[in-house]
Amino acid sequence: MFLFHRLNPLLQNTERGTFRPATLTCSDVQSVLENLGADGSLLKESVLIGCSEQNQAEFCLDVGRLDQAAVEEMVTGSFVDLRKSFFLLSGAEAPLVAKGQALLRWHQTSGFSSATGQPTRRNQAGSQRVCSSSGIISYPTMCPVVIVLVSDGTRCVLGRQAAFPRGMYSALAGFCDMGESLEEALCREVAEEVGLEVLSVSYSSSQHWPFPHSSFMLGCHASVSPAHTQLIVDRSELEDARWFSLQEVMSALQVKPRRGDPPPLWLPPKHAIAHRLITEWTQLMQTVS
Ligand SMILES: NC(=O)C1=CN([C@@H]2O[C@H](COP(=O)(O)OP(=O)(O)OC[C@H]3O[C@@H](n4cnc5c(N)ncnc54)[C@H](OP(=O)(O)O)[C@@H]3O)[C@@H](O)[C@H]2O)C=CC1
Ligand SMILES: [Mg+2]
Repeated sequence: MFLFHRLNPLLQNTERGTFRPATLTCSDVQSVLENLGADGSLLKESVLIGCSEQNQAEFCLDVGRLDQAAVEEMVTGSFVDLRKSFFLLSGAEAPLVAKGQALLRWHQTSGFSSATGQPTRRNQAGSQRVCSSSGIISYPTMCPVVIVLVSDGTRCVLGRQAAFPRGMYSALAGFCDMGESLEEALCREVAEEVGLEVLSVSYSSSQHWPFPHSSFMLGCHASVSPAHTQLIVDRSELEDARWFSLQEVMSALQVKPRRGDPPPLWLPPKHAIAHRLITEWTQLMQTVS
């Protein structure tokens, strides 16, 4: 079972100095609850998130009602902000942690039916909620977001929002509006955010992303004409957006996250689809040059 405290996952140090999410058995969690004088029925709030390769059911539980420091001491770990966790987790568990947090958040914010205003009850697995008065079933939702790496054939556009960590740039992203196709949303976002006209689009891959409230990220590459590359940056959305050369991007991919002054350019963590798009672009550029 993965534990969260107010939606922050519990991480533990490994012997190799890396981090992994703490995986506790049901009885481990039960003894934590007993030792801290908590009601054992809290366990019933756990949510099914998957099945391991050893055919073990995997659950997550938010123990936000317990004292954070006391839980950390009992299980030898720390509850870490999810965004920070993505820079610390090297293994394949990051998507599972993201899914767990997204489901827990959904339950925490869906206690009342949006149709009737009446309380909702969860099913046993935690995959749906049912309105107590109308029986209407609601399911967790994701908002479609297009994310795109724009290239002019030799360089790519990366942008940063003011809220990003210092020095971090990413691919352009934006929510799809109601009724839009992926391609329409992509062309609109690129035009709005950096003033470029997209000539062609190719789909790469997708991922669930837990921010801001569960996004379904649809990753694409797009090309613009090398004759029309002037950026007009929408400063209300982006603090900055620039063209970066293959060399600059390749160097940034080598940068390891560390404390202190950030390097001039660093990129989203490996688990982020932006990282994948950027890596794919560098591979493509190296094969054509
Ligand atoms: N996994 C990855 O690699 C990356 C993921 N992302 C994710 O993509 C998401 C979208 O990118 P972002 O550039 O912020 O999007 P946008 O460019 O669409 O700008 C965000 C604004 O869009 C409006 N908006 C429209 N629909 C929604 C909705 N369903 N939910 C929230 N806001 C909405 C809001 O404006 P208003 O309040 O004015 O209506 C919001 O402030 C981010 O939340 C980020 O977490 C981004 C980069 C990399
Ligand atoms: Mg955007």
